[in-house]
Amino acid sequence: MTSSIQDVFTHIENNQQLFVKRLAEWVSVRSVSSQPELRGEVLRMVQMTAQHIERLGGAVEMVDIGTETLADGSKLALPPVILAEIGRDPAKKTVCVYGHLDVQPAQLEDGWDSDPFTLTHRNGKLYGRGATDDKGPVLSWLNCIESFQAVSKALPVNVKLCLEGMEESGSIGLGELIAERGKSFFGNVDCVCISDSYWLGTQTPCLTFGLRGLCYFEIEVQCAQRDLHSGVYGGSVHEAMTDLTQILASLVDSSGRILVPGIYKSVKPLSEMEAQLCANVDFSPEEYRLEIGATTLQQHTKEDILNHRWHLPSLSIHGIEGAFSELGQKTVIPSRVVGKFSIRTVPNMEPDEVERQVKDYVAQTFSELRSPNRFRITMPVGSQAWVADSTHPNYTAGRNAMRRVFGVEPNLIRDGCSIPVTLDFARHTALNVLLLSLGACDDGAHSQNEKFNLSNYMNGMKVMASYLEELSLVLPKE
Ligand SMILES: Cn1cncc1C[C@H](N)C(=O)O
Ligand code: BAL
Ligand SMILES: [Zn+2]
Ligand SMILES: [Zn+2]
Repeated sequence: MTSSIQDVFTHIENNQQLFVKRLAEWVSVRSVSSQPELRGEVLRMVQMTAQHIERLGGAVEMVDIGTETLADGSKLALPPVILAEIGRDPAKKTVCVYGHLDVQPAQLEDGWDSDPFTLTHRNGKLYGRGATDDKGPVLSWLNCIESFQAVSKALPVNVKLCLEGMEESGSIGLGELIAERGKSFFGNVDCVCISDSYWLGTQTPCLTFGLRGLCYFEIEVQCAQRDLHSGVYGGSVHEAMTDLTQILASLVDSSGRILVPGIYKSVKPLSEMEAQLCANVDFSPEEYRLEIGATTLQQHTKEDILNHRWHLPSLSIHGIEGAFSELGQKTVIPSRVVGKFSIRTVPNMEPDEVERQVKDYVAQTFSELRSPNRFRITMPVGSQAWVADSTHPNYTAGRNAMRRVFGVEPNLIRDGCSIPVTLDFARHTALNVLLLSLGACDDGAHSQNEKFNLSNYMNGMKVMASYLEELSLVLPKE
């Protein structure tokens, strides 16, 4: 008797402990791509994943994508990209699953309740850096495939995997690889699925069809050759921090309006359909405010909040490299500081135009300070927004899978975060990309106490299994 999808579901349910143990092992790897000293850990995470795929019978290629040049001019090897395939049946359709194995930085002192790299199960939530972004979802794909194999049910479609270790650093090198393999590895792919996004709330599942882009800026100011005693030298030096804080303060006002001249001129006007979407989705401004612990939000209606998160640019100031930020009272004038901020871009904004507008404005602001200090601004990462065709059968398969597992109609939403590879697929292939969102809105990706609900982890694997089966049914036959 052939096994059914229900047998796959049952296997998933029966192996919860094993799947949680595996996630703990993945979370324990400090694969932080933005910290050069942890590059070896990113490599280890990629190698661990490749071996896991091979144990599933997958054919794995570890593609060398070269090196990156660090701020000091030194070169650092980029982690290889995994291109793998499980199933090569020419009679079946093929889906490519993308995910990332690197994570954002984290340390207990940031305010975590437990070690960020020790998966901690509390009240049905699995706490750890990367649990939801994106190790949990990537591991879910592998557990899902294993569950088909365990009940001797053939995969309904062939599965290819494209897994990288630099997404949290802008996916350096991945775009070139997709361009190079667009007709070979990706040539027989019918659609793409990415699970690296979150629901609008904690109950209603979502499919995501649009993201904002990201332009990341670094402003360097230097006032001396070494840090200086603020008592001995204060009052006689044009301090770098004074220049930098005035520049940062000139970028955005307290209402969140970006002050860079012309930054809004290319923003696409809100369409009636987009306004309707904001009105129709299941989203509670009050739950959102409480969940993030904000006293008040900058907007007050559901429509206005979502419009600002999805369809309008935002500017966030992230930090100052070289500035003192430890406990205690260090009384030093930092000789060199680097201010870091980013602009989330939306449709019709072009990164090149944003770069020009920001650099012109910041240079003008700096010149008005009449400062003798050394000044430099760079934009290491720049990407546009991304919007998919949500009428594609790929979205039908995702919708059917969500409905089957959760018993409710998923919401179709956009998100304000950025996943560079979506643009690479749009630029170099004609493939439809579905964001099969598995995380809940309160997962805290990039934040302290990032978590992945055990129920989202387990149900997510069932959604993936069902999605693979739905794809085999809805993708048009040749
Ligand atoms: C750093 N970066 C550049 N593009 C995307 C990222 C990281 C992450 N996906 C974000 O939305 O913030
Ligand atoms: N998870 C959404 C894109 C990123 O932050 O990795
Ligand atoms: Zn992610
Ligand atoms: Zn992330």
